[in-house]
Amino acid sequence: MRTIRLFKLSKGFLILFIMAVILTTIHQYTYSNVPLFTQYLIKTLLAQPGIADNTISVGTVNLPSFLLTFFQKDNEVLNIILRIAIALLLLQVFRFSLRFFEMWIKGALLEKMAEKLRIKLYGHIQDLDYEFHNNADTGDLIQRCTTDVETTTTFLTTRMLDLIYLFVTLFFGAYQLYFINPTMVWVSFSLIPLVATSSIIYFIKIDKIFQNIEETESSMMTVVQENLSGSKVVRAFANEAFEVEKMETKNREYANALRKANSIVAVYWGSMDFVSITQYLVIIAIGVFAVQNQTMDAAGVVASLALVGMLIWPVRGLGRIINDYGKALVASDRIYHILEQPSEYDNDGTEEPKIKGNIEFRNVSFKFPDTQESLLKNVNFDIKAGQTVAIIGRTGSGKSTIINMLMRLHEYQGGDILIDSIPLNTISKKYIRSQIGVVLQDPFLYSKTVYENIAIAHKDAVKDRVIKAAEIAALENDIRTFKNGYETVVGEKGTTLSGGQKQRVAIARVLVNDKPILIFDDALSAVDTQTDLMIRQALLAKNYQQTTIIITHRITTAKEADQIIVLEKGSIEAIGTHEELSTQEGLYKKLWDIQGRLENAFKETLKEGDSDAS
Ligand SMILES: Nc1ncnc2c1ncn2[C@@H]1O[C@H](COP(=O)(O)OP(=O)(O)OP(=O)(O)O)[C@@H](O)[C@H]1O
Repeated sequence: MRTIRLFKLSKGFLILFIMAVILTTIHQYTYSNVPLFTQYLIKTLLAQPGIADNTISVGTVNLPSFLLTFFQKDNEVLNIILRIAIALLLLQVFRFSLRFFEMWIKGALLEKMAEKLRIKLYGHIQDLDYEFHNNADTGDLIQRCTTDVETTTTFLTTRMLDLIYLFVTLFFGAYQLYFINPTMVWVSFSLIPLVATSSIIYFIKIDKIFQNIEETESSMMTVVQENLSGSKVVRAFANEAFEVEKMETKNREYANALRKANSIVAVYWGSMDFVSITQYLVIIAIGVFAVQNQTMDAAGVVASLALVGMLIWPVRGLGRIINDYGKALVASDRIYHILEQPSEYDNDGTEEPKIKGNIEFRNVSFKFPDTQESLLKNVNFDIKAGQTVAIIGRTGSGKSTIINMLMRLHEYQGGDILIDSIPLNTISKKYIRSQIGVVLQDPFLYSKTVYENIAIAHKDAVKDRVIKAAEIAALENDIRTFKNGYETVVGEKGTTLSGGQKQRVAIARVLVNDKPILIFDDALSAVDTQTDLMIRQALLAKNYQQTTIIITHRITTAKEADQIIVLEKGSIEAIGTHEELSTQEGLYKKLWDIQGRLENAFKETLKEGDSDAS
């Protein structure tokens, strides 16, 4: 079953594979003729010209008849040798050309299959839901898309062709040897069961060990990946020694698993070498014995020794094929583990209505699959198109979850969400996401220029539009201070931006596109209150008529919204304007009393500072 699944991954490459098999077959047949040239040559040298007609009788050699006719056209030994040399040279040139095409097709087969599988896997990972990505190990996923794909496709192409090569070589080696001395064929074949049995024992042992290698390598990759992405945190906590120790443990586990595999590999190859050499010695003994009994001549012994090589050496490769078969089974299981995850688009909606931006939550409830209690309980609210709404609440109260549901990253289990009176779950996921512009608290910037980062979701964005978006996001002044302005490279390989600058690039990025719904998920947390105000005023001045949802912990950010939704432990505690909520007992009033007082004190301090200075 696992094997069938493994081979299914090679679908679509049969023609290339058959072409490679045909080339291997022709190549190995021509190769099996090479020792016969030597046999013919020695026979010619040893033959005595006939007394009556001066002809040279060479006897039987299993070469193609057209070659024999070509050689026998001459009676001069030297001329025959010249003919043999010319024919051998032409044969080698032909073999070289075959080998070239064979290698080229093998390479193409491997690369094309790996490319197709990588794209299939990567494409499927894109289609997996938010929950999957939340729980996935990035290092492990990378390994599945790279090493596992390589292991699987190398087996399906290179190793499978090695197997064909093995059988074809055995067949032609045995076929040619049979004409020289059949006993040698039976003796050579008698040792094959021993080699095959050892290979099977080896495979059973190595399969589990390779599984362990894959697992330990994957957990080591995860440690490396986490450490590199979290290098700032590691340094901030002076945790380098602990991280190195963690890596050492994982590295040791991986090295131990490899060492275990290596010792089994060494035992296998050592014993295979021993069997092969024994086989060679037996064949030499049979040859010597046959010459003594005059059932074979010296030319036959020389040719048979070369041909026996065709029966002995390829069988040793069986171990590697079986070895890689074990690895490929494990790797393909890991690939299927991803491919068999249901796509988030399996239960998608089909509607793609023009969105105005009215949002209604009707008794919506939601529970994460791995939790006992519902997070959101009977959530009800109405947002009219073009309104600005703030959602405020304690940390963990479910604010981001509401937004994630709106983007269909999570599916609600109870109630209904309506967009312009259309049930959200009937609208296509990709479509609704394309209609919502989201800025997250910790936005991701690509290793590209500031300009490219702003224009990323709008490939045809004109420069004016990008600059306008940067102005609204209060980013223009910062960009002017960068050495290369908009062409400054940011992200992993470029200039490090501050948290607030990153957030503002992300805001500008969203503003470049005119989306009917805008969401700021704590997206102004890293900018100061004044910049926050500037951005919000610029947004209002732009008068996009977009529905804007602002999630925030900062009352001053929320207070100018058309309505404020106060969320408490997954339920709506209150909805109203700042004027209504700041006088009403509850969480909002409490927060306003604390934050408002602090803000006023702060403003007073600033004023005092100004008057002192003047
Ligand atoms: N995938 C998940 N599985 C289980 N629980 C989750 C998952 N994602 C979030 N939670 C939990 O759900 C709760 C609400 O999370 P959410 O991110 O919506 O809160 P929030 O109000 O936006 O918080 P904050 O203000 O801190 O961003 C939290 O207790 C969080 O731990």
